[in-house]
Amino acid sequence: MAQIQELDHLKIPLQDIKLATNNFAEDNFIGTGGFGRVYKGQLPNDHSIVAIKRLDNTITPQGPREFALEIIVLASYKHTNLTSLVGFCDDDGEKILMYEYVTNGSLENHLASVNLTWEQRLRICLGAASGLDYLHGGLGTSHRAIHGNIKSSNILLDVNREAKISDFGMSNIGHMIDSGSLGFVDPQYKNTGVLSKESDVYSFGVVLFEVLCRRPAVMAEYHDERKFLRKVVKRCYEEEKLDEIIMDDLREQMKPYSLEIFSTAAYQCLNKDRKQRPSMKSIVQELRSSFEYQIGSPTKLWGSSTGGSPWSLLLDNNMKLRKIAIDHEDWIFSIGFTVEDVNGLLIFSQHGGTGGDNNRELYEINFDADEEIIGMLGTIGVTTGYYAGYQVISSLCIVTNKRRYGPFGEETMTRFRVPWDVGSFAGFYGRAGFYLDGLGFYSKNTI
Ligand SMILES: Nc1ncnc2c1ncn2[C@@H]1O[C@H](COP(=O)(O)OP(=O)(O)OP(=O)(O)O)[C@@H](O)[C@H]1O
Repeated sequence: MAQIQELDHLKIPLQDIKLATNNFAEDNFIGTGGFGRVYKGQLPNDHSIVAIKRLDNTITPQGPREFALEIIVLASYKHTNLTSLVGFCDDDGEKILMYEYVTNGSLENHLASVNLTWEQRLRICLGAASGLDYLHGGLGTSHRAIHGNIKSSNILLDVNREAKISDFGMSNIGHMIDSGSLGFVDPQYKNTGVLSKESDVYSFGVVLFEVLCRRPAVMAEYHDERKFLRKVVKRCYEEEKLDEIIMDDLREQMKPYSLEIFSTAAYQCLNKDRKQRPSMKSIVQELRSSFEYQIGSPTKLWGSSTGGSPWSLLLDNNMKLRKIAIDHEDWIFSIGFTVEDVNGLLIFSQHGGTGGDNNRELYEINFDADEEIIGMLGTIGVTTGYYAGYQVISSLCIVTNKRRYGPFGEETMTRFRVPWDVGSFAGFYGRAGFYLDGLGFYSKNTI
């Protein structure tokens, strides 16, 4: 009961809600969803603008205690990319939820906009993915939540076009009747009736393709394959004809790796087998790579532009590269980075594999606090042995303002060299699988 009393600060008297909405006046009505009508309101005490969701009693049959317990859970989720619950009301047979008002409408309304650039689209997707990743595990194992109804109308955009996921936790409050979710629903849910985190991942994959293809998941006006985006996408992706469904002007803005990373991640979400779908954590990483590649200023890619999968590490001014670990023998197998973020947290990422070799050597470069990368030299080679015939980075040498590290690996005749001015190195990108297939660098000079 103590927990329920802790909720007192969130309780809003019905009288205040009526004042805020002018007694649920049509002028303040925003729209109807699967749980009831939503109104815009201004609270009488602090004049803040809120969204007021007046739940339909027939689909929210919970008693006051159950309802209050759900509110405790909903109120505990706090993240920049979730719409915060700011209050609730359970008076006179009314059940009402009150959220921060998100000014810019839903992503669904912006999908077709020609003004929404690829970079902005990526930023929105990355934000929404971070919000969903948080719901899936951000509060620890005891607080894992499934959204259960991910779709573009449940991703709201604030004044800065920052994504805010709304309607989370509603599947615990009542049974939703919602035809608007058609086109996003996990096929495994239709078969089993069981929702899981992977169901959210599937639905999020559909949203990613909506953003990429600038069209909604379902277009009722079509009576063929085009009606359902997921069907068109499946065919075009498998036939490598994504250009058919990406508008030319958006396509022209995209850097090739940004599109490749984005579409690969989105397609993996749509896997029929739940176990094969990526976690939201890995989608966040992939979207970040896609975004970084889009906004960064990549130099030429050295090595293979087709082997392995693309990866990226773009350092902003608040991040410091602490360590590089290079695993090599005749060529470079993998490269690992330890980056310190603004809070002093160390983040590790590694790209590449073992090349199937057990005689490899690991070299770690630990940078001093005032040490900066100012250049890089390397060579490109072709693998031999069991995994023969692949073009890879065969040797690498890293130059800082203090010293030169390497060469690591075996130097060949095909050389590359990237010099920077002090302070202009901004990160790495590349391709990796069994080996470090390709390597490129970001420079601050041209950002
Ligand atoms: N916090 C909010 N701020 C601003 N507008 C909101 C907010 N929450 C919901 N809305 C708007 O209110 C309308 C109804 O939203 P609601 O979430 O109830 O339904 P929905 O997203 O269309 O469907 P579902 O109930 O299946 O999620 C939509 O136009 C939505 O954009």
